[in-house]
Amino acid sequence: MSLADRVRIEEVSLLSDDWYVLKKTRFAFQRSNGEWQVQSRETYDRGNGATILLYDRARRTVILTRQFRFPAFVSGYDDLMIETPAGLLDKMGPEERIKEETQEETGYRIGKVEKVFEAFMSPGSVTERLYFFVGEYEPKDRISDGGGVANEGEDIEVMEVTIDEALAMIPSGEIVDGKTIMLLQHAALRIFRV
Ligand SMILES: Nc1nc2c(ncn2[C@@H]2O[C@H](COP(=O)(O)OP(=O)(O)O[C@H]3O[C@H](CO)[C@@H](O)[C@H](O)[C@@H]3O)[C@@H](O)[C@H]2O)c(=O)[nH]1
Ligand SMILES: [Mg+2]
Repeated sequence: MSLADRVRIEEVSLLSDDWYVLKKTRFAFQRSNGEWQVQSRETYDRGNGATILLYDRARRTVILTRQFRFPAFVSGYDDLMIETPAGLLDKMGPEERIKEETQEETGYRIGKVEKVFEAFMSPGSVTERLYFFVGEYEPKDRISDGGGVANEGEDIEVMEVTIDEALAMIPSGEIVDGKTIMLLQHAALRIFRV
């Protein structure tokens, strides 16, 4: 039995479709005791995304980005956000997209990437499924400055830090982005011995 057998959509209303899409849906859900219950939920749909940790095993370094994130700022975070490179898929496959996004944001051209897991980052409200990758880089792979697309408002700084420095930035509060914490912890467990 599929979960679809326990969900009956009754009404979908579009609340906003300016940049991304916010909908409100009324549906009936069959509870675990078999009874049907009507509920209403808002869903924010920005499509799916991909993110990557670039690592140099020999030099024990990783590449991170730093940029202004307005939603974090309005939530009281008064600093630029340190993150793994990431982008929305825009109808492309996750692997192809993350390579392109890596080059755009960091200037590194990466040949081979490895998908390590997928995760919903805010499953109670945001529809996005995020694809997580890791990939090896070397200093010679940097073919441009990166920085993102300025006319889209991107102003991305590229950081190269050691894995130990990056991991220490989690308890210190310098890294507060979920996907970045997940990939650094993956790297500590599976890529580097720390
Ligand atoms: N005009 C306008 N532009 C927007 C808006 N929201 C985002 N943008 C722009 O849309 C572009 C999206 O850039 P990407 O690099 O593709 O996505 P991202 O914002 O880095 O998102 C990645 O990180 C997110 C946060 O961790 C992830 O949620 C997402 O999956 C993705 O991986 C950026 O230029 C951003 O400024 C908006 O409401 N209005
Ligand atoms: Mg991005």
